[in-house]
Amino acid sequence: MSLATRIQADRPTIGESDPEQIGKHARQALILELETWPKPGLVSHVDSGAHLDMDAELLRRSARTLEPFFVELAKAGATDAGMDRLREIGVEAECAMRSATGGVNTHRGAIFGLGLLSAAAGLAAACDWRLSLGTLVAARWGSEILATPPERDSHGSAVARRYRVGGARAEAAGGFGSVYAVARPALVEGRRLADDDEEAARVQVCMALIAQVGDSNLLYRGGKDGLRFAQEEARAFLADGGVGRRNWRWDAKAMHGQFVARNLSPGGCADLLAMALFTEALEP
Ligand SMILES: CC(C)(COP(=O)(O)OP(=O)(O)OC[C@H]1O[C@@H](n2cnc3c(N)ncnc32)[C@H](O[C@H]2O[C@H](COP(=O)(O)OP(=O)(O)OP(=O)(O)O)[C@@H](O)[C@H]2O)[C@@H]1O)[C@@H](O)C(=O)NCCC(=O)NCCS
Ligand SMILES: Nc1ncnc2[nH]cnc12
Repeated sequence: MSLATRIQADRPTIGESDPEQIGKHARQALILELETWPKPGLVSHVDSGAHLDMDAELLRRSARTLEPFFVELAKAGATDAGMDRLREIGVEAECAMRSATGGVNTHRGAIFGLGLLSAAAGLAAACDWRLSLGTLVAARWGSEILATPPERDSHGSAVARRYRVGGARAEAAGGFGSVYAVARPALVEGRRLADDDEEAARVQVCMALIAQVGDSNLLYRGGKDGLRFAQEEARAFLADGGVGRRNWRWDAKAMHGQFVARNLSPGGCADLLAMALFTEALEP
């Protein structure tokens, strides 16, 4: 028996097989991400951070619009669809998002990441998969993701050329290491530090992600200096005790203000937070 087979045999099957439920979990993860404050530079139910064109209502509308596409992706995954079919649904979802938001890019990264994880959740149920959803994305679609030529005119591709960062595609093809090695442990740690305050735990995750991820939005808006500033601030917050300190919310709010003043927004980290919540809900 191979190591992978032995690991598979020891673990329960992924929790949810109904595509409608998978879609609901994806939308719920986007809503919980939104309802987390203070997230440096990002939109929440409290304010719009460094975004002049987005607010909480717009992100809620976007999440509602996207739910049926996550359902479709879960169904496609269950039939073991290839990347071409997933991309078709993903592009339709991007169009629906833009018409619902008047052209604003609310959730492009989330469509990609949560979309692939939804497809993996559909496939996992169909093939009795017992490792993580991220591992399944990498195993089933990883090489196809990397083989897709980068878009020519997106912010992400401009940043990738200039700074040689992999962005959303590398994250997915690598099995979402930032979700499993950074965000999920930070969620557990955040709950421990903050006596099970769920919103505080989500802030801890956001800070842990900013500290580690090469977020293409930070690079696009702030260049290398912007990314470095964001990472150093997040690391200092965590080193000071994170959400375990009595006045953590005050410090996180001050950091939020500094990101807004510099027009920095870690949109990729917001998406990865949602992916961590989604995978936690589906993986027992
Ligand atoms: C493969 C695509 C994702 C290609 O997109 P792109 O070339 O743009 O590549 P990336 O920049 O790498 O990624 C796109 C979005 O992913 C988020 N992201 C950024 N860094 C990372 C990272 N390290 N890991 C994971 N995810 C990351 C991020 O999305 C969020 O931010 C957006 C909002 O930010 P904002 O600052 O407002 O940005 P703009 O409005 O664009 O500009 P300004 O306001 O500054 O003027 C928002 O989308 C968040 O979700 C990156 O933006 C993919 O798009 C693609 O190929 N799509 C086709 C469909 C498909 O294949 N689907 C597969 C099945 S579902
Ligand atoms: N809360 C948020 N603020 C800004 N951009 C985002 N992209 C996804 N979630 C976001």
